[in-house]
Amino acid sequence: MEGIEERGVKEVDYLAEERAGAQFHVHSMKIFLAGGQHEYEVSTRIANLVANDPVFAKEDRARISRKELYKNSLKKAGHAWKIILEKGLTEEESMRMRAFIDEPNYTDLHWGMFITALKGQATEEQQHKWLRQAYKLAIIGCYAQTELGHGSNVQGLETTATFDPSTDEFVLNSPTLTSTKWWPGGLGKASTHALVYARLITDSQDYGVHAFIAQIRSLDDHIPLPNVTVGDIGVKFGNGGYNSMDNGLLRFDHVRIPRENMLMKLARVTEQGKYERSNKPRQLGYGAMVYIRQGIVAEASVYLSRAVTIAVRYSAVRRQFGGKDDKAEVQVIDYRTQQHRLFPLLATAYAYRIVGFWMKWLYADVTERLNNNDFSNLPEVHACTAGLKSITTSVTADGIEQCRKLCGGHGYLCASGLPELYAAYVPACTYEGDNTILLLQVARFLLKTLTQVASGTKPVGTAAYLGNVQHLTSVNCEVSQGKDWLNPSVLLEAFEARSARMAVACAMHVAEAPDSELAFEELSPELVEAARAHCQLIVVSKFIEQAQKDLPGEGVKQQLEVLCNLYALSLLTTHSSDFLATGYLTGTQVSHAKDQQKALFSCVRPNAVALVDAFDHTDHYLGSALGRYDGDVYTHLYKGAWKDPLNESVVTEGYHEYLRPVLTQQLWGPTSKL
Ligand SMILES: CCCCCCCC/C=C\CCCCCCCCCCC/C=C/C(=O)SCCNC(=O)CCNC(=O)[C@H](O)C(C)(C)COP(=O)(O)OP(=O)(O)OC[C@H]1O[C@@H](n2cnc3c(N)ncnc32)[C@H](O)[C@@H]1OP(=O)(O)O
Ligand SMILES: Cc1cc2nc3c(=O)[nH]c(=O)nc-3n(C[C@H](O)[C@H](O)[C@H](O)COP(=O)(O)OP(=O)(O)OC[C@H]3O[C@@H](n4cnc5c(N)ncnc54)[C@H](O)[C@@H]3O)c2cc1C
Repeated sequence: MEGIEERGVKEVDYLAEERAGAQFHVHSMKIFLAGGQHEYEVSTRIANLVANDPVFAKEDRARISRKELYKNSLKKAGHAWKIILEKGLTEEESMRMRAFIDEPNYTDLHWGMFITALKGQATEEQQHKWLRQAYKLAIIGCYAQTELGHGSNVQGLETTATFDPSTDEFVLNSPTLTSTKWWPGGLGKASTHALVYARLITDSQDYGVHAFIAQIRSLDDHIPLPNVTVGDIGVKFGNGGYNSMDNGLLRFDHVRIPRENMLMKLARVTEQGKYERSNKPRQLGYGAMVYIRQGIVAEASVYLSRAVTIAVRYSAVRRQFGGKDDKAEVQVIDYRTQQHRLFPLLATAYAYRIVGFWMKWLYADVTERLNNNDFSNLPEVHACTAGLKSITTSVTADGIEQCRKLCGGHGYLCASGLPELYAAYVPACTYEGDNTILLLQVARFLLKTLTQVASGTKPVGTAAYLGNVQHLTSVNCEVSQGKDWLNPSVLLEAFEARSARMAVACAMHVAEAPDSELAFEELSPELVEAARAHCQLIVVSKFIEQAQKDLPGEGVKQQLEVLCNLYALSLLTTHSSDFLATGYLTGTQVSHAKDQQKALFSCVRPNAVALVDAFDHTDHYLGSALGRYDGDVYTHLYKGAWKDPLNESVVTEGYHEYLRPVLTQQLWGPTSKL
């Protein structure tokens, strides 16, 4: 290393004192956060496997060209597949491996959406044919729904699939520029097949959007098939980030596919061209989106906790000001403003982990119900997955950016790991449904539920509190001192009352308007806020439920209680205008909440480093000089700088052509007026 002596990295632990001060059993918390002993063991084993394999190294991602990045991601995916086959990894282990490799690639869409959609929408016969090939990666599939002209409005898609009974085929066509498929991941360069969402036309009638399998590239030489135009859509936001993915464009010029390539579980077209629907809801065609949305919710905590781990560890190492009388300077984590920005994010990462576990349960539950032809809670599950996807991704993306700022100047360096984390994560606010569009779906669900309540139907699941709407819209909060806010039922009622009141206010507005669709549009900003309040209530209620359970490990339950209270009170104080405007809280009660929140910061402070250690992220996975486990930040920042290609030569390339002429005044000569 240039300029400083190499330190014995293994021996240092700049955070040892912090760790010694923890008031809970960290290993037990690790097991809780992993989802159980088995999950913890799988995660640890696979994280180490990935961290120790040089093919999965990722230091250079922000420096290399897009072409190199992409080729490297193909190499990593191929290598991962080889390991999966050689070691006979299970689905769970393979999924963990994909997560720790930490680089978006074509296999995400192949496994996450192509295969999921086939399972949900293909008949058994079709599954037999396509899934066998897909499971062994003999074909690579992508999910080609979004077009240049339409993404959110799925029913507005323009690609056509016109049935030709004379040949028993569908003719896929892209009739306009805006009908070009645009964005599908894995489509640009890797996929051999696409699940194409197109308008089904038979007997001159348009039956709306349905799914079709189309082969797009040759299985011999990967060349696009005749009349198929396919390519990558170009460089995306940020260095590295989502650029390892080949998001693609696709056009069909009257491409023929067999009739059997229409996924026919929910609807079919007969040889004669007759359209027949099954008695299942057509929304099951959106099943792959629901699956990925729940997965995105489950993953949000992972991303947020990575950023928070980096920011907490660095804030404990970083010192600024106050070093008088031989005292060490103050650790920036001790500044109240730092705690105010950072600790609610730490609590949120815990909250999202808990809601992620619950979301997985909800998805398993609805899958079982659907298999038994029980579609009753589909609207609620749609509202939950859409709404929680929306709030968790928005908060996580903003939280990563906040953590970058919390790391001061060094946070802006790619070596902090935070710029790339943000670039990779932020599209989650848009893909699988723009976050505003998704909250509007939740708002529609809330209005419908209130209408049903008015006609005597009892709401269930996450909407059950709306059955108590009369009480919630008339009761007053009874908090009279800060400590009252530590009572879970007080917190819960506050969130229920705020959400119910906001939803009811919107519902009354829409109901009284002569044109309800117009009123919905006029009121959409308020509806989005009401939907957000409902979703925040879901997270708060799941956290409270969990914090009340007994858990093994000294101090673990107490830490969860603190974080739960902090999460809820941080939301309450941030959105205090909602609580005040709905008349549920007084200004004094909000002040009590703020005081209590401050007291909670003091409970978190001695445990902060241990609480992020419990997420158990390896240094490889964090990819951050600031967030290293040993806290040896400065050595590794310094060392990292010398690895930069700009420092390969002492005198920079370009000196002779462009710098020297300036310095020696050969460009303008002595007559320059500057
Ligand atoms: C490294 C190598 C490793 C090797 C291998 C390892 C193995 C690894 C294994 C696994 C890896 C898996 C990893 C997965 C990782 C995944 C990464 C994620 C990548 C994500 C990429 C992104 C993909 C996409 O973006 S796909 C496109 C998504 N598009 C959208 O989301 C569009 C948004 N729009 C909509 O969803 C809808 O159109 C709408 C919701 C806006 C509805 O609009 P509307 O016009 O009202 O629609 P309509 O169709 O008429 O529907 C109305 C009624 O239907 C109800 N409804 C709507 N949606 C749903 C639904 N989903 N479910 C149920 N009901 C629904 C709606 O409420 C209306 O009901 P109502 O009662 O009539 O009011
Ligand atoms: C990284 C990435 C990967 C993707 N991968 C895939 C993939 O694999 N397969 C695939 O099919 N698609 C994919 N997509 C596409 C993605 O699903 C869409 O971009 C997304 O659904 C948003 O749709 P849109 O682009 O049409 O946005 P638009 O709907 O055009 O949104 C633009 C703005 O208009 C607002 N808006 C639109 N309609 C309304 C309304 N009714 N009321 C209020 N506001 C409104 C939105 O809130 C937003 O602010 C991907 C996108 C990205 C960024």
